[in-house]
This record gives sequence, structure tokens and C-alpha cells, in this order.
Amino acid sequence: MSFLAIYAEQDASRPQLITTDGARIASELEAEGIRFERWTAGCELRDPTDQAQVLAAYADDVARLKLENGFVTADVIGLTPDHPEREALRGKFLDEHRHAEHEVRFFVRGSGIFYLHLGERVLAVGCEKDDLIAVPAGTAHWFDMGPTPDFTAIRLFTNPEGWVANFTDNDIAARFPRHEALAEHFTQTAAPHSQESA
Ligand SMILES: CSCCC(=O)C(=O)O
Ligand SMILES: [Fe+2]
Ligand code: NI
Repeated sequence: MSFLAIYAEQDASRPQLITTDGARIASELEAEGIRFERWTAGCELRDPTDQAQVLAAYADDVARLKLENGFVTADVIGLTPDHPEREALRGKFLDEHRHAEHEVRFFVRGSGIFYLHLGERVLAVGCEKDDLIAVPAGTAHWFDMGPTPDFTAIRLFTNPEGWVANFTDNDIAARFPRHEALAEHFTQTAAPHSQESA
């Protein structure tokens, strides 16, 4: 299930909070100006890796986001575990970077972890199917799709050129747990719960 792990930027060894409770995830992120929502598709997708089918199935939601945020284009990014360039594509998002525009991603299927470097904290957001996350322009972040990526996400842009990753040259991402170390929180069967450490 989706999760949120909050760290002090100086201590990647011990999260201050780990929660899989959707309402708690949304409220903690909202406090930082990060939009986190859960949608459900109007219809089941025959092929959730097909760009045209995905955009058609979510046409109303995409249209609403375009109206609300001035986005003009949407595309679909997706990988399956056998993708020949999975390592290179994983590496593309794995270092801390910023974008000149909002980064809105909706997960149609699968999962991935966004790490948001906000002030003196790092918030790792494990996103799964039906999660929408909106990272404001200029937010330092990185994304880890893991070693066997398996996700499809809708991306919205005001200006595709705006999405260019401007790397911060901060090696902070290398000091934080990678997908492999956090993926257990995606699969846990326990009821949504929060663990806080003093
Ligand atoms: C889920 S799309 C890949 C992540 C991304 O777009 C980014 O971090 O810039
Ligand atoms: Fe990004
Ligand atoms: Ni847990």
C-alpha cells in the first residue's frame, strides 16, 4: 500500500515517522504544500500500458487537472521489469533535481517512490495505483522506480521543456534508502498504521 516515511535530512538511518494510513499521508504532505490524492478510474483498462487507452480512461480527470493548473499536455510514462534500459531510466531520476514547472504524476498501475527534500526533512512517498502526487515547481526531489520497475504514470505539463531536470549536484539521494530497502511498505498486509519514533 502507499506509504510515507519522514526523515531528518541528516539522519537517513531512522525515519521519524512511517505511515501507510492514506489520510495521514495526505495531511502530512498537505502541510508541506504537496498535493496527494487517490483517484479511481471510471473503467478497467484492457491494457494499462497502452498510452491511448490510459489517456482515454482518465480523460475527464486529465481535463480537470489541465483546467485547474493550466497544464496543456499530458503523456504516459511506463516501464515493465524486462525493459532493456531500466537501469539507465532508473538512474535518470535518481539524483536530486528540480523542475521549472509543477510535476504532477498519477499512477495508473504499479508503484514508485518520490523523495521530497523539504527544508531539513526528506519525505519518501511510496506511490501506488490510483495515487496522484503534485510536486510544486522548484521542489528538490528524486524518484526511484526500483531495480525491476513496473509502473504506468500519467504526466501533466504546462511546457514539456519545463520538465527538464535541473540537478542540484547534492549527493543527498545516495545517502537515503533506495526502493529495495523501502519496498516492504508497499506490500505489507497489516492494516494502515503509523509508527513514530521519538
Ligand atoms: C513517475 S515519472 C518519473 C519521475 C519523474 O518524472 C521525476 O522525478 O522527474
Ligand atoms: Fe522530477
Ligand atoms: Ni510498516
